[in-house]
Amino acid sequence: MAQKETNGSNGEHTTSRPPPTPSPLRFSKFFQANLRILVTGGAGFIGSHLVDKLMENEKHEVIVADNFFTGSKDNLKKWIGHPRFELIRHDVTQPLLVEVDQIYHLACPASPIFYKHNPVKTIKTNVIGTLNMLGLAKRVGARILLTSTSEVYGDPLEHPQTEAYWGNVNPIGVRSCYDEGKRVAETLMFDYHRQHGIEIRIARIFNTYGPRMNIDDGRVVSNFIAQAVRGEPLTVQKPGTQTRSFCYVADMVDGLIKLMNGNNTGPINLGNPGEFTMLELAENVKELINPEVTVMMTENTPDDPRQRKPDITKAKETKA
Ligand SMILES: NC(=O)c1ccc[n+]([C@@H]2O[C@H](COP(=O)([O-])OP(=O)(O)OC[C@H]3O[C@@H](n4cnc5c(N)ncnc54)[C@H](O)[C@@H]3O)[C@@H](O)[C@H]2O)c1
Ligand SMILES: O=c1ccn([C@@H]2O[C@H](COP(=O)(O)OP(=O)(O)O[C@H]3OC[C@@H](O)[C@H](O)[C@H]3O)[C@@H](O)[C@H]2O)c(=O)[nH]1
Repeated sequence: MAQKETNGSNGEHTTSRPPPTPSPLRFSKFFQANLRILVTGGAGFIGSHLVDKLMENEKHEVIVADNFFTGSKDNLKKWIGHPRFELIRHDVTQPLLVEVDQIYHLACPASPIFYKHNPVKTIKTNVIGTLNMLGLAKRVGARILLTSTSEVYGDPLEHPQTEAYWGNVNPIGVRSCYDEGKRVAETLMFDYHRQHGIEIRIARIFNTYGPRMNIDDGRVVSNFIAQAVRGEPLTVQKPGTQTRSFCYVADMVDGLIKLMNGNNTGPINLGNPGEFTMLELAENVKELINPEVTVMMTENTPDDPRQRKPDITKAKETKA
């Protein structure tokens, strides 16, 4: 069969086979909504904001599958019992049988202290979980979006990071279950796309913050704010000159929905290029919340990336 060709290693619009036709069950008499959307990890921080936005559209029916490892039903309480909403306790390392048109595949612990807690489970979630969701996408002819991460660039030697950069990742370090796991997940996405014609989208998400981050989940924004509110020292991990670029969650959700509904497979960087050192961030939080608190330098963890800033040229050019 004649196929559209790839235009390079980033795979924009790559297709080697036509996409499978949607499952006939999709059109059953029980089907009410125009689009039935599965959100894995939808009880988590970004996932629950994504669900809020998707539910605003009355033509959407939303199914969340989550094992509640880092997420919570509380994040979705306003939708529980809604006729267009369904919440399933499900671990993505097990196959899932549902009839859907789109899959936002977010399920994976994101905070380093949680993804390092059970690294074997984290890599299973990334690899087996993504395989299962791709299997589902193939069976029902759904489009699938993976939330990959800036961590695929590792401790980057190019700055800012473009999608063309292949990264500098330690394959055997304590972060590998997450960053190598996401790299394999991206590989699986492209292999299913080329081999089976699955419609894929890959977002490489940079550090995101906002309401519903777990207060004690270890990420720097929630840590500093919680510490400032409690009047405790702000724990800046050494050397403090490492940088991150922080994006507000509502902007991230807009980006994810645009990517899903646009024509570009990605990978696409999603984030805010405003870059801070962790010392600068601590000073900002101190100034805004509690000028009395002190800043305390603490030991860092292995392989902490020294710099991170997205080049978002591609995201800006992408038409929704
Ligand atoms: N927040 C960020 O800054 C950031 C940055 C880059 C990438 N991401 C990616 O975005 C996604 C969401 O991140 P988040 O910040 O909302 O994290 P989160 O930890 O708040 O949410 C993850 C959700 O996935 C669920 N989950 C974990 N393992 C699961 C499994 N095996 N089966 C089913 N559900 C499972 C959790 O219970 C939780 O509800 C993740 O894929 C993460 O890798 C986030
Ligand atoms: O209390 C703290 C916590 C963290 N930090 C520093 O703040 C920086 C950011 O750390 P975070 O734990 O918030 O997040 P990281 O950037 O390491 O990983 C993050 O980015 C990519 C995503 O995929 C992950 O989900 C996310 O956790 C690191 O340099 C860390 O050393 C502190 O200085 N103090």
